[in-house]
Amino acid sequence: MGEAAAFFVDHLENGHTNGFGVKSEEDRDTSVQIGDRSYVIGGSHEGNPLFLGVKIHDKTTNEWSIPTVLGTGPKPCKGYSAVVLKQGRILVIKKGSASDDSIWFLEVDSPFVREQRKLLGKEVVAWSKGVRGNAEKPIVISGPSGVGKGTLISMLMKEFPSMFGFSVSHTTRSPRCMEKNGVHYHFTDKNVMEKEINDGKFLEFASVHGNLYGTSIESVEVVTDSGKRCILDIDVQGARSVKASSLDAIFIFVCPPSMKELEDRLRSRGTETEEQIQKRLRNAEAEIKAGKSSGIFEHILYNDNLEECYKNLKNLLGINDDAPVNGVEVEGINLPKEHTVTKKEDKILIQETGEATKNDMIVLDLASINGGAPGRTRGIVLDTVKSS
Ligand SMILES: Nc1nc2c(ncn2[C@@H]2O[C@H](COP(=O)(O)OP(=O)(O)O)[C@@H](O)[C@H]2O)c(=O)[nH]1
Ligand SMILES: Nc1ncnc2c1ncn2[C@@H]1O[C@H](COP(=O)(O)OP(=O)(O)O)[C@@H](O)[C@H]1O
Repeated sequence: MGEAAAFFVDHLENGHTNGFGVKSEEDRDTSVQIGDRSYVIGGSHEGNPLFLGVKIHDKTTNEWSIPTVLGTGPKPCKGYSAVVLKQGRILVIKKGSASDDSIWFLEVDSPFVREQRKLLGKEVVAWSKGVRGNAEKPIVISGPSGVGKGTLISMLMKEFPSMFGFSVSHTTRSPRCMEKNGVHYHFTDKNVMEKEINDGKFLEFASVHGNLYGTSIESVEVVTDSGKRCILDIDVQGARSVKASSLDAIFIFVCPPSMKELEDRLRSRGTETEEQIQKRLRNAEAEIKAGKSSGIFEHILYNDNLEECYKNLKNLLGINDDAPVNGVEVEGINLPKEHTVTKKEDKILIQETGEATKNDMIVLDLASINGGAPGRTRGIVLDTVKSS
């Protein structure tokens, strides 16, 4: 809880002229203006009652358009407050929603949106849910086939089950005998995956050892929403794409002690045919070279002795023996159903209105946020400032 603070607040008017949009409960749409465009947030998306709609009105042409919406957006509710932030983002606060579902960001001109607009050749906006609590970065782990990535990730998830969650990739390769669909991978057909890639559902994808692999935006969102730190096991091409995105991850490359040891591990795993082993070994040389020299990876781990390598992994993730095995709980704060919203630098001040007003103010601090679409916006700080 914070102290009563002396905020010097710019009281901004309701309406559409200054980037603020606060409307009554009966009027479910909220509109914000950025440059020549109005973004109307409300109703449902293309008739789907489960998905909040976004429409764009261009003042210069007087035309309406419905953009392609990336990421999983909020479900419709009874009204929204919206505030324009820097970097082409709109903060959307859902009225009367649970505290873990009330803070959202609609990215309309962020670097990710601009890149996707170019890539998909159409108008694009992207949702990113605001997640409270410590903003631990997602972890990208790459390395040649057989080096021990999966083994190290399993050890981490077993020791800290509530702290880490695995981003389940999509792949067109066939399942190995112990692999479960939806747990190790989402096993999928090439044409289905290609269509989903074209629909903008993937954060990254790459052709690896002759098959298509990719991380869907949803697979990262699911882990982040559960309050866990997301681990991605992806190849160097995928790591390069993630590095260029706004996911803001930590990048680790795992090296084998020698090519001979790598070959032995691949063979003793016994999951590939001889032809597949040869292909993986050929690709390994190039991957190791790229892993060491591309500048993508901040950390190179040598997996010689497994226990030692695991210890080094925990060290670089800042996990010591005192780390809470089950993560840190974030105190719940419910946002008032009826409220006004004011912006003061990085702080958003949410003041309850209506008969039951207690004059307490909720301060939403955006100073420490990171991440963003694709995926979640992490590190939101909410504090209640008591009226004196
Ligand atoms: N780019 C990308 N690579 C992935 C993804 N999922 C897995 N990979 C990589 O694909 C490669 C082959 O994975 P897999 O077939 O499970 O074989 P393994 O590495 O020998 O266990 C590995 O380098 C993985 O890191 C993904 O979603 N995207
Ligand atoms: N440090 C290590 N020493 C010996 N064997 C290892 C070591 N790390 C992993 N392995 C074994 O090597 C094989 C490949 O490991 P795996 O985790 O499947 O690799 P990857 O996910 O990188 O393809 C597995 O059989 C695993 O038990």
